[in-house]
Amino acid sequence: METDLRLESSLWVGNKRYRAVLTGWHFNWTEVDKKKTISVPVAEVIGVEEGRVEILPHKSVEDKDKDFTVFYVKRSSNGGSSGLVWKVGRTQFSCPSRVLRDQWTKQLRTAVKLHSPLRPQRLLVFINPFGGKKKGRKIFHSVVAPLFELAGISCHVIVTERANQARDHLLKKDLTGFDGVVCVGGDGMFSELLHGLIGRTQQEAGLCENDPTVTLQPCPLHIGIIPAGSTDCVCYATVGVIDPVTSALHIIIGDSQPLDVCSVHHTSVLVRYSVSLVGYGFYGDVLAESEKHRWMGPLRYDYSGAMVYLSNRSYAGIVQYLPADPLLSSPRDKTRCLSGCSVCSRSTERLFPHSSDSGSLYSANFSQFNSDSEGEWVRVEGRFRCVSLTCMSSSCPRSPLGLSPSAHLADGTGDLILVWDTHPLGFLKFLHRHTSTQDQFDLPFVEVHRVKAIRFCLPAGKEEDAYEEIVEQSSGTDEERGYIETVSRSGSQQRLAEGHTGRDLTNKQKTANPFLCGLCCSKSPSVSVWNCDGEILPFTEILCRIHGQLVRLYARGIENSTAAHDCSEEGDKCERRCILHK
Ligand SMILES: CCCCCCCCCCCCC/C=C/[C@@H](O)[C@H](COP(=O)(O)O)NC(=O)CCCCCCCCCCCCCCC
Ligand SMILES: Nc1ncnc2c1ncn2[C@@H]1O[C@H](COP(=O)(O)OP(=O)(O)O)[C@@H](O)[C@H]1O
Ligand SMILES: [Ca+2]
Repeated sequence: METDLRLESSLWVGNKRYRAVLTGWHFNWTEVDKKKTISVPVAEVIGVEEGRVEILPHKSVEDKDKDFTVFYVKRSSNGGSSGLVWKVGRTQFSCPSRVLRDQWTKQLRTAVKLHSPLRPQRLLVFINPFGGKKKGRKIFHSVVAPLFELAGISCHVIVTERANQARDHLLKKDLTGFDGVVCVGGDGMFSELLHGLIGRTQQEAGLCENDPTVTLQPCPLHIGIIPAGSTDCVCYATVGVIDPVTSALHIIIGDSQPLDVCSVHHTSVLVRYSVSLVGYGFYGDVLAESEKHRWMGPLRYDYSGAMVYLSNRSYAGIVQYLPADPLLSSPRDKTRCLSGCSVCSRSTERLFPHSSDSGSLYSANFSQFNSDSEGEWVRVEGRFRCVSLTCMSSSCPRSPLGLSPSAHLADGTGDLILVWDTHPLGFLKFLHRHTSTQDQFDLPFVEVHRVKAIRFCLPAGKEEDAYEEIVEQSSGTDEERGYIETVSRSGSQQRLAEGHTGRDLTNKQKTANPFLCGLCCSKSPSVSVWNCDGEILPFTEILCRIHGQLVRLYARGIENSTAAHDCSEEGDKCERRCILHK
């Protein structure tokens, strides 16, 4: 196959003569009598067009029938982010004959198809016009759509008119013909796609999402994220930069990054899924406070963070966790999960053992949860500043290495971070270390554990106190008190069936919920709320379980200059198992 695709000839770029070679894996061109070669992996070719073509407007500016233009991924300096920014490179070639030109375009297109089989042809795109700085529509139409057009991708675009529209669409509407789903927005929009796709896949597989011991079916459709939100943590942690062009190019070339997902259950009901943060205490309070200041845009988190920090709270709780196998990796091993991560690759083989193609999505039919190799549940009780669980590093522009810098995107585990009650300056030190390379776990009041599952509950007696507190502090009407009773005591099933979680609360309901007006209460509350990827959960007692590689994104993990080596090896010879050769 490789030899069939090989093509070599002289080509001109401008008035200089080049020797061009297509080897199957790479397209290289070297100026005659000079040493410097430009080498583009075929998998990173965006498009090949006859003539001399511009990106915008996407049309041939001169009808030269011996010319062709190649568009490809070009890496540029990262402006301080952890990953690399991708831009569109373009080179116009002239051939000695039209026959040779047709041969080049045909061979290049065939090679591209062969070496990047996951490239989408048709995408379903949801734009949240209100996310982040409200630029979603503009970003899509002016930056992303022209690139998709260049790559021959057709899109069905839906600008959302309400929260949960994207989730409901994915749960109910016909999705035939789509290769992937894209959101233009923030972590909340990504979360809608996540819930829609996971829910739809389990429905079709006849699996019960409420049962935390069930092995869920991985989703067949890939998810693309065009960042246009406030935190953009999922994009930053899987791509390494917040840049719509970079993300669009990862979608175009059909990159594939599996991602662990955490299911959160209350009693015997699924509450939500999370990929970044399930956090009680500080992060829960920051989210609850920030909902009141949505008008501030992304700054609301910094303002609310400062307010909540100054309110100096800690909360009693019981945490139980099921440790992951310590021989595989550790949250303190100072490694980073980068593109082509070997810990994640080994996990793919462990999670999908019957698959000949280690990346197959359809063979996860053994239970990781009930396996006895993981050991026993561990129980701790005390007062915490915060309890956080994250399936990945959760890096974002605010914290470039994230909540847990050595966490892995796709190893089937999460990191549990326990911050015990401490003096305010100690806690500030902990928070501040998130903004630098200093180790936030190297503090006497902080613990971190790599886990498969966790449980959280209030200490005996507090449960009843919490309930009393909710009703007592509520200044609402009987109807509002009824709502609180429903969410805090018995009605989880019914509420969840109706799709009620934090962001769905009406203003009236929010006023009735003392968690959400915590800062205006004189008495410091004894319970916090859970922040689940930016959604407030109306339950304190939860069970979380990590599902290894449940979804796949159009991404490849964070590339740094070494991970993105200029691979000149072919097939199995590539020692670093770069993305081309996995
Ligand atoms: C002193 C500086 C401290 C900086 C601490 C930074 C910690 C950052 C951790 C970020 C974790 C991100 C997890 C992702 C969560 C998102 O899913 C979720 C939803 O995002 P969306 O609105 O885009 O849809 N975002 C969030 O829940 C936001 C959490 C952000 C917390 C930021 C806290 C800032 C704290 C500032 C403290 C300042 C103390 C000042 C003392 C005088
Ligand atoms: N048209 C809409 N009107 C109101 N809310 C919406 C709409 N579309 C999506 N949402 C909701 O807005 C929330 C925030 O969206 P997101 O794109 O994450 O922005 P941000 O990062 O600024 O929070 C999400 O939870 C999503 O469900
Ligand atoms: Ca993980």
